[in-house]
Amino acid sequence: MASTSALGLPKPLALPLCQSDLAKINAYLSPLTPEEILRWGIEYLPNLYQTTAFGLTGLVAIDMLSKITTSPPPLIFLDTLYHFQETYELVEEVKSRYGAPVHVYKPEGCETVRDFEAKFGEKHWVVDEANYDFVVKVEPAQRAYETFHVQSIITGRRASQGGARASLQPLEVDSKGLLKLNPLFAWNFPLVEWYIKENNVPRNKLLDQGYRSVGDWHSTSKVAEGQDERAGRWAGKEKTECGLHEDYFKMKAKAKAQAGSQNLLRFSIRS
Ligand SMILES: Nc1ncnc2c1ncn2[C@@H]1O[C@H](COP(=O)(O)OS(=O)(=O)O)[C@@H](OP(=O)(O)O)[C@H]1O
Repeated sequence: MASTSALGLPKPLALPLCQSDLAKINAYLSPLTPEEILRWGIEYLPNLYQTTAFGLTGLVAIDMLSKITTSPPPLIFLDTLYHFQETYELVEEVKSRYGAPVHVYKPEGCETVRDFEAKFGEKHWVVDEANYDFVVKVEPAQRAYETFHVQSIITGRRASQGGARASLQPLEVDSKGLLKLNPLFAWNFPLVEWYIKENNVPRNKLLDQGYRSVGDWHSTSKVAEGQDERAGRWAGKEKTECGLHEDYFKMKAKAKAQAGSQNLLRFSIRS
């Protein structure tokens, strides 16, 4: 197998990455194991962080990284303020088990749900879903990336999760030029579960109660045996993504447009 150094790429990669280099890199990374992809990421990706909600896939990457390097990429956790208590407990467990620094980013100007509701009102996810996604995930992520001059991240997405992820590649470049490495892009749910058990990796206690993918408590439900692993996320809705991995500029425009129409609606109700 050719090595990436044979592709003539500098270490770390020079940005912006052109489409032909991206295609070459993905052809190189595609047959590799997650550990090999992570090793490559550590060597080649500039200012690398791991963005994680401590889902099973991200936890596998955290565990693998702890065995590959003594200085794993720092973690970024976007605290929407609406995570389950079990998720917050898992964050603490991961911190003490792996000792990795976790940078927690919350909606701007909000420390607590009370602050959030004072700013956006109750059930903002019902009133204005696009704006909710923007203020709890998209904006805090950008703030974190700008603060630390992040140029590359590791994500916990997999192609087998389907939907927009079905054609996921090992490496992507987003609309802001951020490099996204998806080391487990080719793994399926049973393989991820197997790794977690085999390596005694800490996991969300909700997984023992019938949950398979865990996000905010108000949009996450249990799934029945045989159902898709993400069927419990925004169940009954067409929505399958929180916006974090969508085009930043489109998400910002959508949040503004929807906020505008909500204001109009409120205005027409009042008048
Ligand atoms: N809150 C938060 N903080 C930091 N990073 C996050 C967050 N939500 C999603 N992610 C990143 O997206 C990966 C997939 O998450 P999910 O499958 O839960 O879907 S979704 O993004 O919420 O739609 C997820 O993978 P994991 O590391 O397995 O959690 C992360 O890389």
